[in-house]
Amino acid sequence: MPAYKRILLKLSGEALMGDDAYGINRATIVRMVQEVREVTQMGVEVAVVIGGGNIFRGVAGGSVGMDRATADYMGMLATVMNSLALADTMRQEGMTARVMSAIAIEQVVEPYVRPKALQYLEEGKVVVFAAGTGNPFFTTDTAAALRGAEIGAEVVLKATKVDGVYTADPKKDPQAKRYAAITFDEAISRNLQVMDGAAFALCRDQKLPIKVFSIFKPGALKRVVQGEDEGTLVHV
Ligand SMILES: Nc1ncnc2c1ncn2[C@@H]1O[C@H](COP(=O)(O)OP(=O)(O)O)[C@@H](O)[C@H]1O
Ligand SMILES: O=c1ccn([C@@H]2O[C@H](COP(=O)(O)OP(=O)(O)O)[C@@H](O)[C@H]2O)c(=O)[nH]1
Repeated sequence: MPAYKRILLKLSGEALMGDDAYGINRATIVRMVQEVREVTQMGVEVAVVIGGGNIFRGVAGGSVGMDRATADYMGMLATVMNSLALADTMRQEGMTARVMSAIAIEQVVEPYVRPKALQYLEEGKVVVFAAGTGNPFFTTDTAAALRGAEIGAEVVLKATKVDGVYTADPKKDPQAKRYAAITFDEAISRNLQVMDGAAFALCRDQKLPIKVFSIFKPGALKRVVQGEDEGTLVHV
């Protein structure tokens, strides 16, 4: 039995590179989609927000000295590309997905319209929210928190490069220990930077829990959805 009826899944854009230097690694995206499919087959309604670090990092060199807002719009466009790739891979794997963009690009992707998104979810379609929040100075983590709150998701699942929230950045501090659970206030006061402050604050205010877990660990998503001990739960 799944522990949740509706989830907002945040997938790291950077993780899409797999072992490549940038872009979308085919085997990686297929594996991610197959894991999402397992969860939809359990009857869980799934909305997805995907980052853009895999593409944007590839062009970031050219963005040095660039106006921040312009660079951020490029980042948002990168998430649109990832969203289209993700939805198309879902189609190839026999799922039905719809991409909705926070920025109007009408020939390419339909705009985000909340009631329509809710309808798709009720129909069992996977909804991929593209272009983040549509605003510069934000991240796709904040988009995940925002859309998660809007669609009434029970939890935001952050699938990332680390397998949970640690006492310090585990990539820099080998002594860092993983929390099984932590409150929002504690995570904020300890300045644990696994998600940005805006995303954290929004989830805390809306009492929307976040589960942080590894995107690389096979079966982790399913375990999280089944309510098993996996990753770190951030709660009120
Ligand atoms: N206290 C912490 N616990 C876990 N990860 C942390 C912590 N502090 C910093 N990090 C870093 O946060 C990164 C994950 O966040 P982020 O850059 O938002 O990834 P993405 O958006 O690609 O999923 C990890 O790679 C990790 O190195
Ligand atoms: O609401 C948003 C979401 C994203 N971005 C931009 O898009 C980039 C890609 O998203 P993110 O870094 O969150 O992706 P990930 O780390 O998951 O690869 C960000 O760095 C921002 O520049 C933005 O400006 N507003």
